[in-house]
Amino acid sequence: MTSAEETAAVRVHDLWKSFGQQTAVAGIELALPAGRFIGLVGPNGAGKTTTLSMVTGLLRPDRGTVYVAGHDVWADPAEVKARIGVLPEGLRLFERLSGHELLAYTGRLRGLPGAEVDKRADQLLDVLDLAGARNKLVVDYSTGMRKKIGLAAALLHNPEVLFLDEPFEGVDPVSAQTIRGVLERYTRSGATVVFSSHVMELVESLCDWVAVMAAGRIRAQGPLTEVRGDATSLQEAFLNLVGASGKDSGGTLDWLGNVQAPLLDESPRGPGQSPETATPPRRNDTGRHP
Ligand SMILES: Nc1ncnc2c1ncn2[C@@H]1O[C@H](COP(=O)(O)OP(=O)(O)OP(=O)(O)O)[C@@H](O)[C@H]1O
Repeated sequence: MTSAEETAAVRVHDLWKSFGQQTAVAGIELALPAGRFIGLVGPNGAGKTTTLSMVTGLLRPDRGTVYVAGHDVWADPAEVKARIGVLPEGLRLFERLSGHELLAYTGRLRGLPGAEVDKRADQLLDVLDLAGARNKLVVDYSTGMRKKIGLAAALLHNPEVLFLDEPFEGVDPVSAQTIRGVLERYTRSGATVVFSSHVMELVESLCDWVAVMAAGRIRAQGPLTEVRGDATSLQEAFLNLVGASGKDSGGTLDWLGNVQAPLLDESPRGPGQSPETATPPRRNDTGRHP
């Protein structure tokens, strides 16, 4: 292990993953510093989830190495998993447990003493505004409540590095603020948060370090101010980096909007011919009814 691998919370070298013909991650290099609030941003299909899955030991890379907290994820998975917390995309929870039971179970799996698990679970439920739902079954939780209990489970063992895939998706502004407060407090203590998001304003307001990903490659990484450069916002810098200036759909969607009359099918219909099986309507050039 080199000294660089010791200081970085996450170090990725030449990481590749393909699904059939589709290359999802194309030989990326990442060095994410410890103690930072790090945002992994990129458009749909950029490869963020695939990257986070490989970095957290959930998906085996085709090639490359990943070190987290100084340990090789794929050579030494138990060491790494003891040091990280993960809130993955499409999180599956034990639905028939209550929120408190889920945390108690997770804590015991992590090897924490029962009394400590109870103390931490109660505090997390309280801070995340879930105390009133502590005995409710997880199956009856809302989307935002599921994110919060997933976050509590990921934090329970006080991991060195926390990975969150779209943690604010489906979360209302009040809950988002709560989650934010918990994460800020956590990073202030020296821990590292790595989270993926499409929401640039959020990344800009939360993160001090960002990695921009597009088409399976890292386009930029570094302190937020460096990546933003001369752009007025991270959003603008991001659009410049990924080369997406917004497509002009004016020519192809000329039927959209400016509704005057409904487009009706006036072709003759034989007896018993239902609307579903009728001949498709003929359109004039504008797609509107003449
Ligand atoms: N299990 C899979 N099987 C086949 N293709 C996959 C699979 N997982 C991801 N991909 C493909 O890999 C590419 C990267 O997907 P990924 O989910 O990592 O992107 P993402 O940046 O997380 O996107 P989003 O922000 O939309 O969630 C996409 O083209 C996707 O279709």
